[in-house]
Amino acid sequence: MSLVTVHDKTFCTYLTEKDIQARIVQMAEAINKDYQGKKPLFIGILNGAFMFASDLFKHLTIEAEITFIKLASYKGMKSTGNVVTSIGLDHDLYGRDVVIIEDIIDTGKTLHKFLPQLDHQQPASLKIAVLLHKPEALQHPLNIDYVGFSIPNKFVVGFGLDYNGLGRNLKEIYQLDGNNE
Ligand SMILES: O=P(O)(O)OC[C@H]1O[C@H](OP(=O)(O)OP(=O)(O)O)[C@H](O)[C@@H]1O
Ligand SMILES: Nc1nc2[nH]cnc2c(=O)[nH]1
Repeated sequence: MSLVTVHDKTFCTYLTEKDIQARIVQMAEAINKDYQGKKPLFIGILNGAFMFASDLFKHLTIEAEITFIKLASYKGMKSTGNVVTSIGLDHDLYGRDVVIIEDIIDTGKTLHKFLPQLDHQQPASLKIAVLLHKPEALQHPLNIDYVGFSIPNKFVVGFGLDYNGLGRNLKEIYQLDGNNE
């Protein structure tokens, strides 16, 4: 197990690069199977999902499009509850098969606030693919179709996820060390 320091906090390895990549391949295989013969539109939620979206997309063998939107609500380790959209959607979703790509679902507030906006455009289907899910933290019921890892309710960094802007470039996922919460 290795430790990293990001700003004032110490984090320890939770998921290795190998674990993450192997799981992403399995998720892509499930999506390839479910969307055979369709041309889904993937919507990555920036910033955190950029790395997961990129790796997942590389393993898709179906015809697929991808776009990104930018939503944010976290300051430090806490959700502000205020989901701000700073880059909006540039595609018409009417009649499309849509798959949201998220790095993490924690309280569920971000998607709870955003999904009705997508539903309003009447996509043919709307599914969610998320790398990390914290079931104990969820405050809003969400149907999550593809989950990489269900994880404990501890703050994580790495593989796209930041602590106050830093740590996104780490190849592994690290969990807040119990001693400095
Ligand atoms: O389920 P929730 O409690 O709403 O948390 C999940 C959201 O938190 C993170 O975004 P953040 O607001 O940190 O922005 P970022 O992706 O730019 O880091 C993450 O990328 C999700 O979008
Ligand atoms: N970096 C990071 N961002 C989050 N957004 C929601 N939960 C988390 C988390 O555990 N880590």
